[in-house]
Amino acid sequence: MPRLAIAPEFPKELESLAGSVRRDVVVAVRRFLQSVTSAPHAERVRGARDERMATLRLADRHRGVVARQGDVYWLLTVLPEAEAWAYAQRLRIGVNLEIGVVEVWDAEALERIEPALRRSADSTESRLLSHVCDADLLSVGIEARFLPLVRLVASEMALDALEPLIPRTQYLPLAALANGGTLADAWRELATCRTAAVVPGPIDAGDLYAALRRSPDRAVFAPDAWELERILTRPDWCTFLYPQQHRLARTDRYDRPVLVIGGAGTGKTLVALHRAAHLARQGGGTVLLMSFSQRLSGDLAARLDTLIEDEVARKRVEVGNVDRLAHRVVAEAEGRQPTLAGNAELAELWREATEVSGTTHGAAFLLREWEQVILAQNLQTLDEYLNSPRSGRSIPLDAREREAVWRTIQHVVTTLRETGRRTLLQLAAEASALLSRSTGDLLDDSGPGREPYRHIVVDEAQDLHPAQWRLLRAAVPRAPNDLFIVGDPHQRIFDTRVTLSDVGISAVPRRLHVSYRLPQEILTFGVRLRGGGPADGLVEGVQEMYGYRATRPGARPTVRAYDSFESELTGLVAHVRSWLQDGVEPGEIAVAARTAESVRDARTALRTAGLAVRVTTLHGMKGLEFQRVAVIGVADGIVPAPDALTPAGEDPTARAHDLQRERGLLYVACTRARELLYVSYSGRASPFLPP
Ligand SMILES: Nc1ncnc2c1ncn2[C@@H]1O[C@H](COP(=O)(O)OP(=O)(O)OP(=O)(O)O)[C@@H](O)[C@H]1O
Repeated sequence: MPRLAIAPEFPKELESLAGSVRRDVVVAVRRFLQSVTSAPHAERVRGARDERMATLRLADRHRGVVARQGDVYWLLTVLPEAEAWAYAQRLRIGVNLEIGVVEVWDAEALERIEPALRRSADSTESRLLSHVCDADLLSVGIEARFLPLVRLVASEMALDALEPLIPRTQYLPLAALANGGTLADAWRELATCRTAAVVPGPIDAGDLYAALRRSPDRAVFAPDAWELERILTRPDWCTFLYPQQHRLARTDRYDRPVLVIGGAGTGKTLVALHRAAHLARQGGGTVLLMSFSQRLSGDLAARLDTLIEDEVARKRVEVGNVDRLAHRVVAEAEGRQPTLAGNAELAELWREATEVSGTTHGAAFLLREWEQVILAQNLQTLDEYLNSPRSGRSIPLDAREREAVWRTIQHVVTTLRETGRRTLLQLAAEASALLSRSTGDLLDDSGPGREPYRHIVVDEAQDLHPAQWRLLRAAVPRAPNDLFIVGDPHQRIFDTRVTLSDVGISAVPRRLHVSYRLPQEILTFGVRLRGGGPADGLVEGVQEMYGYRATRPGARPTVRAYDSFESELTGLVAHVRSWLQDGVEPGEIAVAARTAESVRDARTALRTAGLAVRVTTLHGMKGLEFQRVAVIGVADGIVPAPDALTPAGEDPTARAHDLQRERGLLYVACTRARELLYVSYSGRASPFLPP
């Protein structure tokens, strides 16, 4: 029986074939895998640049292109006959000698570009990589056969021209060296393509099987017909992981919590899903996979159902959100459902409290003080409050003022307690207190209030409050693989700033740099809009967007100005209609606006025009993804929303944080678009829009 690996292009090409051809191809591949009589056999390719290339006749006038070595077959794609032969002739495959992954490149295209490189090299003495000797190039995995070509590279432009033609594992270290980086920098770039250690032992350039197993983004083995069916029919994200994603998700043991930070579309959610699945398959105990809201955790649960087909393993993962967890812990301990205080009720309480205590500070100030100083540090007494830092708060309070503020806040807390109501953050604080009290070993699952999670995986971590982090810390025992956290401080849309080490989670940071969702143009637009600058939270200090990049070019975002909101809506309707006429599915289009009124108006305008697409607030876009996105009403006076900003004179730090949060919100909405982004405004543009 052959050992058959499938490349990610194969299921994609398969999907584009006509139904009857597709069926024949699947049957033929299955026959090939099972080596039954009448199974297709590998046919040599005359004129091939790599003698390991072959084709398989898979259907009428369609052939699969395979690379083979002994009984190992790597099925690269399926194409109409003539194209398949030509494609097979062009390719070469190799094994990266430093990290052992498989490399494939279009040798014919390289032959074609060589004269042009030579001509441009002849016109100058300088060479981009003349400062690096051959031995050093080899030491960062550059193939000996590429050296003559590398020596012809005279400019950055020439290197850019090579980028799509040589394997990424060759390009990345070369680009690092060309940019003045050291060998260590080049090696670091190469190491981003290394996967979790699936094949022990030294690298053997002649061992295609081992190289394919080290390349989960390029090849997945189908040991039997059932697995083959899964590879051919499931979404690609279930099967093929990029090297960094693979390493993060599939490492068997982390001794400390892990924090994965990455920009929009770098695959954080995907890594969280695969991590949860990996832990579930290991079978060490219950996994809690969490996202920020009920809606997002609903999405995660649905995707997990697709990812984990083994019912026993699937049952080991519970999908939830932190509020639900808090609710359950408190409900179990108290024997009844806790009652939450409503927003209107709370606003009234704060108003009443300020009147009673006579403090000069307004309700918004007091609420922030409660949530960001008192609940954030879990302060229980006036004494603790008097002696605690108030980081992030720019208005100083002397001891007398602190006492007054404490009294006012206690008025609210006491009233809530007396009426048996709580806020969500209070609930989280109480739940973590309950768990901490009753824990010893949470795996010993008897006893009230205990959460027997063995692993917790957290998505959208940037918006969790310290009280919620404490709850998560208390809900899982300190043991290897306890907490796996993914987030992006630049996408924070709520007012929480946590350094994980301050809440007892000393996490090892890891980074994802490549956005697989965004084309370069939308990514650049987003980075400029977000300010590109640092964001704090999750880790100590600040996070830069440095090194965040895309893998493909695309269309530049359209920014349109209108005279009035009515004409803006007319423009929106025209745009959405043209997208639908382009053949985009309605579910792949989203429209977002900052205010509920604009959302309502846009919804009405689109509905009246008979266009059924999703319309939501900027907040509602969190964690989602669409082919095309329209963000409307991005005007001065609307984004940032004036009523979401602390008045300038009241608290400058709070205002700066509000502005950053509003920027983050717009950034989140704009980075949901996989293909096209359309932004509009009427009147003056929002100050956040790049000039
Ligand atoms: N291994 C992969 N296979 C297929 N598609 C991938 C892979 N990794 C990333 N992608 C693409 O990138 C998109 C973004 O992935 P994901 O939603 O996990 O990113 P994210 O970092 O959580 O994004 P955000 O923070 O912006 O919500 C996916 O929907 C998919 O289109």
